[in-house]
Amino acid sequence: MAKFGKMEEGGFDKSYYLYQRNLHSPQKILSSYRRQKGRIMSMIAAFYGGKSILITGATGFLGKVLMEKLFRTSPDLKVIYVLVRPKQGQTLQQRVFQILDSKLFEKVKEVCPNVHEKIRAISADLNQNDFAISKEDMQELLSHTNIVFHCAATVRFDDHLRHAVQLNVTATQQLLLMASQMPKLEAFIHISTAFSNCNLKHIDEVVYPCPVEPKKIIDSMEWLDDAIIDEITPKLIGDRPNTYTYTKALGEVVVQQEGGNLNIAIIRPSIVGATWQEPFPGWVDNLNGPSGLIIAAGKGFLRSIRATPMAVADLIPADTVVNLTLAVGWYTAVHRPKSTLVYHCTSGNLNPCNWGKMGLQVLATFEKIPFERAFRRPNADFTTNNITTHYWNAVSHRAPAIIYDFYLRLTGRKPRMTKLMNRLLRTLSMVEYFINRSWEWSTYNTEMLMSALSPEDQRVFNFDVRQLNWLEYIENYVLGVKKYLLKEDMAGIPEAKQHLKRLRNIHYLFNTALFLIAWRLLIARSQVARNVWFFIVSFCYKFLSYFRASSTLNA
Ligand SMILES: CCCCCCCCCCCCCCCCCCCCCCCCCCCC(=O)SCCNC(=O)CCNC(=O)[C@H](O)C(C)(C)COP(=O)(O)OP(=O)(O)OC[C@H]1O[C@@H](n2cnc3c(N)ncnc32)[C@H](O)[C@@H]1OP(=O)(O)O
Ligand SMILES: NC(=O)C1=CN([C@@H]2O[C@H](COP(=O)(O)OP(=O)(O)OC[C@H]3O[C@@H](n4cnc5c(N)ncnc54)[C@H](OP(=O)(O)O)[C@@H]3O)[C@@H](O)[C@H]2O)C=CC1
Repeated sequence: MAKFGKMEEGGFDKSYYLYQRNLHSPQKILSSYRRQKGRIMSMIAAFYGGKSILITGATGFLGKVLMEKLFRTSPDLKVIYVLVRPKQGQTLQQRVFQILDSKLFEKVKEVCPNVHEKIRAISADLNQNDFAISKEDMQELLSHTNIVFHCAATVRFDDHLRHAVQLNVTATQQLLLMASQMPKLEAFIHISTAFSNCNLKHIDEVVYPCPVEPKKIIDSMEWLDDAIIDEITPKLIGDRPNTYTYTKALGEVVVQQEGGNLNIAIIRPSIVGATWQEPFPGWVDNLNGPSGLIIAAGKGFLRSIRATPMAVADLIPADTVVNLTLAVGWYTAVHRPKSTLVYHCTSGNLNPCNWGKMGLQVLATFEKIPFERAFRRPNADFTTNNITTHYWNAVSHRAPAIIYDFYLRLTGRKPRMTKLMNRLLRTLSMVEYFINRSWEWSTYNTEMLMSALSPEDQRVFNFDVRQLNWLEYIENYVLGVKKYLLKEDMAGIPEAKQHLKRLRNIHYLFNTALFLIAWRLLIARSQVARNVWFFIVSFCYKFLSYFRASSTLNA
């Protein structure tokens, strides 16, 4: 494979053009070249032109942003194959068209009006043998695919090991097998997570071995029953916090061991958050990572969270991950590195933000942009040890839920707050591991790639997280959660503010009533309390008499 000459600054690299010509028909390259001629061109965008791309997990959070960017920047790509399973009574086509018709794809429709024709939904379930793909579809995929982006995974922290292995390890192995039968394949990009080795403090861009070989784990899942798997799970995952991080680590080992002669790269994003810039700021569509907790805090359910304020909050915007992914796809196909390169897509070492700063900014944004119909006023705080966490969970989470459910019962409605609160507390216990520690991820490969891009590619496929302004990003994130997750209208903000004022008054009233009742009970039972009360009342009386007398004299 020819290596290319240094790219002309902001211009069109001739050697790249020649390379493209080897891969595609001359007419197509020529027309693409003509279209680009006369203006600065992104080589990465041009690379994806005319390509057949296979994406797993395209219906997921990251997959959607990836598809959107591909269509928007390379509208002349040939086809995107997406492996989709029917879900919630929707056919594959309905699922895919729903995505294409969403707000996320509004800009795509302008640059690629025939986007519906360029997407091909293939019925597939990654939990099944051969992904339950029909023979004809399989044939088409094998003979046409140029690039594979493997995003599908189970990201649940509490998944049963058998299921997590099936999706995050076995399915990866099967996809690699498929990829090895694709004669036109140029690159296979595997999306992992920066937390796959979260048992280490400093993590390099290398695949770390696992104590038990993935093949052995895959085999054992076939014959062990659930009870035994449950028993051995803690031993297998060792010092990792959950089956997710463990199976993602196994998945990487599989990629490295079974990649054969394929051109492979692994991308490890940290905590993927709402979009930063593209196609617009703040887009998010699921509750994973911080999003669910931002809702819980904004609606007033979440009042305390066990977190270390100074620990690094390694968030990375979804569009940054996608830009890096596309750049890696291009680099891997064109430069064909000799070994499998791992790219860290993290923010901590380049532009760190900590949970304290993030929490404060989230709360500050609620002041400006409150969520509608909050349960209580948003006012969360961090706890740092077990005792205070248990105390505040009891006082600020469980007790209000019980009181509210009692009120719901009294008014003939179905109680639901305790269940919701238990779910929140479960989620909190699962994320605690990640918000009380900091990690150092080296980003040598990612920085190397950044410097290998032309200025135009650095602009169009920007993954330089140093340019991120956290305060602005977090504000847009909260706004995005309100608009795209909660589907709340901005016109409702004045009413939401009114509602919060009412909640504040209720809060004051409730506290005053509680104090008076407690005081009354105390006076009834204790002589000391009665004496104190007598002292306070007589003091107030004297003060008022003095005040009245002096104002009469002045008059
Ligand atoms: C200095 C002083 C400062 C003081 C200021 C203090 C300010 C305080 C805070 C204010 C604001 C807070 C904002 C900051 C929050 C920081 C927290 C950040 C957490 C980050 C954690 C990330 C860890 C990163 C790890 C690696 C990253 C990855 O690689 S993968 C992506 C991450 N994966 C996930 O996030 C998946 C997590 N989810 C699960 O594992 C499961 O869903 C669950 C175990 C949480 C729940 O399982 P369960 O079976 O109970 O429920 P499920 O069937 O899944 O869903 C039921 C209903 O619950 C809804 N749901 C689902 N997920 C969530 C969620 N995360 N949060 C809330 N709700 C959730 C779901 O939609 C279902 O709803 P219904 O359909 O209506 O029933
Ligand atoms: N979100 C994050 O914070 C981070 C994510 N990552 C990684 O990024 C990748 C994408 O994550 P994200 O988009 O957030 O995850 P999502 O949960 O949003 O998406 C998961 C995708 O996998 C698909 N999938 C799951 N099971 C199957 C199956 N049996 N057959 C076919 N498809 C299936 C889902 O399809 P369906 O819609 O049918 O369920 C969905 O498209 C994952 O590999 C994850 O590990 C890494 C770091 C952080």
